Amino acid sequence: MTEQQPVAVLGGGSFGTAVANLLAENGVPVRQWMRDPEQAEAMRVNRENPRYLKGIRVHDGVEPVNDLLATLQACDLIFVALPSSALRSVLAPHAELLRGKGLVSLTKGIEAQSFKLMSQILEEIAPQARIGVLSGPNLAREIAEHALTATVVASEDEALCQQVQAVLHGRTFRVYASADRFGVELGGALKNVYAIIAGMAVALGMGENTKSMLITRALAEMTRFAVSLGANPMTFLGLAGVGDLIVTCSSPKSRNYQVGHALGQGLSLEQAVSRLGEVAEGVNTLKVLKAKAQEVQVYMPLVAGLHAILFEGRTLNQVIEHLMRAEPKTDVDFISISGFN
Ligand SMILES: NC(=O)c1ccc[n+]([C@@H]2O[C@H](COP(=O)([O-])OP(=O)(O)OC[C@H]3O[C@@H](n4cnc5c(N)ncnc54)[C@H](O)[C@@H]3O)[C@@H](O)[C@H]2O)c1
Ligand SMILES: O=P(O)(O)OC[C@H](O)CO
Repeated sequence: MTEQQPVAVLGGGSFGTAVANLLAENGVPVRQWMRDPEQAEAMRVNRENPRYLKGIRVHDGVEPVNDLLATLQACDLIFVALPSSALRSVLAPHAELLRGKGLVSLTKGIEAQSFKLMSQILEEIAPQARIGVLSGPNLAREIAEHALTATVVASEDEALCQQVQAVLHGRTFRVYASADRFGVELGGALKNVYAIIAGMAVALGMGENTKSMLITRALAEMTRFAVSLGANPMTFLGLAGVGDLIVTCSSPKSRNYQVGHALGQGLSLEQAVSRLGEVAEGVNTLKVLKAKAQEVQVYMPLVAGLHAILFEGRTLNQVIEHLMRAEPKTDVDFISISGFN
C-alpha cells in the first residue's frame, strides 16, 4: 500500500495547531512547521502546545517540524497559518518550491504598505501555485475542543476547494466552498478591527443595544468598503462576513476583542498588546484600513473613530459624541434598497 502524502501546516500558533489536529483526526498525515526548534521538539515529546493551546492534546498524526525546506518539498497542499507580518518573509525565499502546489491562507490580515491580502501575496510569490483561503467564525480553541464549527474555503480553483473539503471536512467541522476569494478573505481581515471596538464597549459597561448597533453598523461599514474595492456584498452575509463578525465581536476568546477590552479598562495599546502575547491582527489592519478608506474616499466612521482614539489622541467620549451626533443616515446603505428616492 502506498503511503498517503503529508499535508503541511505552517505556523506553530493556536490556529495552526487546531487545523493540524483537524487534518490528523481525518487520517491525514501532517507536518506542522514552526520556526522554533525547541517548540517543535517539546511538542513532539509532550504532544501539547502549552503557550498557544494549553490543555489540548496534539494528535499523534501531527509531526511538529522546523525544517521549512523539507516540509515544502514533501507536501503538495500547504495551509499557511503565519501572522500576516511574517507570511511574505517566510515564504518568499522558497518561491521556486511552491510552483504547482496548493497554498491555502488561514491568515486574516492585510500587508502594511501594499494593502495586499495574504492570498494576493502568495499569488505574487508563487504565480504558478494554486491559491485559496480559509475563513469563517473559527476560534482556534473552540475548534480544538470540537465545538461544532463551519468555515469557508474560497478559491477560483474549484478542484482546490474540493481537495480542502476532502481533508478538513469532518464530524465537528463543516467546510463550505466559495468562488469569491477576495470577499471571503477581506471579511476575515476587516472584522478584527470591529472586534477591538466591541471588546472596548463591553469593558465600558455598554449594553446589548449598543453591541447590536455596533455589529450591524460594522457590517454595513465593512461591506461598503469592500464593495468600493469590487467585492461581492452578498459574501458578507455568509460565514466569512457576518458569521465571523459576530463571533469575534461577541467572544472574550477572541484576541482582538481582548485587546479592545483591555483598552476599555484603561490600558495603553502597548500594554494591551503585550499582555495578550499572541497575534491580534486588528491593530495593524486598523492603520492600513484608515489610510485606504481615505484614499478611496469611503465613509468608515467606526474605523476613523477607533483610529482617532488609538493614534490621534482623541478621548473615547469625544469620539462617541462625534459618532452619535453625526448626520443621520439611511439603513442598509451599502446596497440601494432603502425605498427612498
Ligand atoms: N487563533 C485563532 O482563533 C485564529 C482563527 C482563524 C484565523 N487565525 C489567523 O491565523 C493567523 C495566525 O494566528 P494564530 O492565532 O495561530 O497566532 P498565535 O499568536 O497563536 O501564534 C503565532 C505563531 O506565529 C509564529 N510566528 C511569529 N512570527 C513568525 C515568523 N516571523 N516566522 C515564523 N513564525 C512566526 C509564532 O511563533 C507563533 O507560533 C492570524 O492571521 C490569525 O488572524 C487565527
Ligand atoms: O482571536 P482573534 O480575534 O484573532 O479571532 C480569531 C478568529 O479569526 C475568529 O474567527
